[in-house]
Amino acid sequence: MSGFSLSDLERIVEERSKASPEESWTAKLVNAGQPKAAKKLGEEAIEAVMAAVTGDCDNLTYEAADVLYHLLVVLKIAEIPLENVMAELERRTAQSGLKEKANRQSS
Ligand SMILES: N=c1c2ncn([C@@H]3O[C@H](COP(=O)(O)OP(=O)(O)OP(=O)(O)O)[C@@H](O)[C@H]3O)c2ncn1[C@@H]1O[C@H](COP(=O)(O)O)[C@@H](O)[C@H]1O
Repeated sequence: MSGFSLSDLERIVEERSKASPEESWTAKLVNAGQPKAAKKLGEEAIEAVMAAVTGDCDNLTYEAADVLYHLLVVLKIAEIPLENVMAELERRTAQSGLKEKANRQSS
């Protein structure tokens, strides 16, 4: 199993965001701004959806990596630490997704 984590990738994104846009895709996206970075995230998400729907597991693995990386770039631009997203996910472990949806719909 890989010991590489999303936190490791978040650190790389932070570091590379300060590099020259000529040398770094991360820096290029960060410099281009959120509309461009978010659009790229959307494109990668659609590619992942297509791989999932067609049952192309190798491609889904590849596209999922693209999605996670581009999501971290979008979070970096929005100045949202991955830790905040993980805290939200941890908060959600307190109840099932179906119960949460039912509670929202009855309020
Ligand atoms: N994980 C990634 C990563 N995933 C995808 N990409 C880049 O995202 C870009 C996506 O652009 P495209 O849509 O044109 O690529 P594509 O989807 O393969 O192309 P199509 O098939 O859609 O045409 C490509 O340049 C990929 O190389 C990434 N670029 C960087 N990283 C990480 O960030 C680090 C720093 O990278 P730089 O910032 O480029 O130094 C790297 O060492 C990696 O750890």
